[in-house]
Amino acid sequence: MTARIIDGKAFAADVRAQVAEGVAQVAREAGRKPGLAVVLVGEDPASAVYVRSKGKATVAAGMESIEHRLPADTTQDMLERLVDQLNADPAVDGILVQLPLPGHLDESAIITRIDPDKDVDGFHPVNAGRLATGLPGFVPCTPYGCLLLLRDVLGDLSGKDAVVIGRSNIVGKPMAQLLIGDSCTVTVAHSRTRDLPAVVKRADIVVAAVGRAKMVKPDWIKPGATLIDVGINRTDEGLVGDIDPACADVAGAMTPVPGGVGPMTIAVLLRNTLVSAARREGITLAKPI
Ligand SMILES: Nc1nc(=O)c2c([nH]1)NC[C@@H]1CN(c3ccc(C(=O)N[C@@H](CCC(=O)O)C(=O)O)cc3)C=[N+]21
Repeated sequence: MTARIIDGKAFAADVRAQVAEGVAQVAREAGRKPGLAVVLVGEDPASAVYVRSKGKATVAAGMESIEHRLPADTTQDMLERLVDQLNADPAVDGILVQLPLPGHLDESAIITRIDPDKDVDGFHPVNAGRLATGLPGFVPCTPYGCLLLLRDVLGDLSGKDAVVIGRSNIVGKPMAQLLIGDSCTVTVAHSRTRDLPAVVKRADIVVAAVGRAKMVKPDWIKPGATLIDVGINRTDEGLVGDIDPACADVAGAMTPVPGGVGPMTIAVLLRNTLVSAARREGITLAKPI
């Protein structure tokens, strides 16, 4: 078998076009554009690239992009004051503090300081709790983007065996919650999992989010399985995912790197910002995304 390569870039463009329609509705009915504030501390070049592409996509969707670039020696107090100011600013519907923060800053304290109803990253413990208990709230962008791709490829996910490799708060855990919500049988594998190849072999759906280049091998894959690659590893060969591309000989469908999950992350960020603006303005979107 040779896998269908899932075009995340095209799917994300479609989501962004739908977001732009919703943005136009909010602008008409509320008389203002949704606003996304992005905070970048320090000079990490990879982070600067992401922040720039987020800003561009935000403006292209018709929203206001508010960028705050702070020096690497910014103190906890200064950053918390900026978060307070953005929480209080009525023009700001979404706040994203780019992670990782420089080592001297307390990431958890910053995330917890963001108003949960402006937390478009879905990283605040209140939003993690809402997701875990089935309450409405913001869902982390990367796992939600993966879920949209899976539904598009497979339709109803009910009863599928899903294996999530990785247990991080930003991908693995929320991904598992979302798959449970769609009635999958979910296994979360991690560095202490015994016989990972055998665990993966059972899966109809594999989501790899570990940050180890080409770790998932073709002989681990159940023929026809759907593979979602969240990994972005910079190697001598360029950008490489967590799934060996040779898995395409066995899988039914898989996402490429780049052009798979990454573009979906940004599309969902814009979607979450639109949803926040609509909620804050008491607007019901004509076409929910
Ligand atoms: N508070 C916060 N929220 C985030 O959502 C967040 C963050 N911090 N810190 C960094 C990670 C990383 N991230 C990506 C977004 C888009 C692509 C993306 O669009 N990638 C393209 C191109 C990759 C490239 O060429 O570098 C692709 O996969 O095709 C990748 C990675 C969001 N992150």
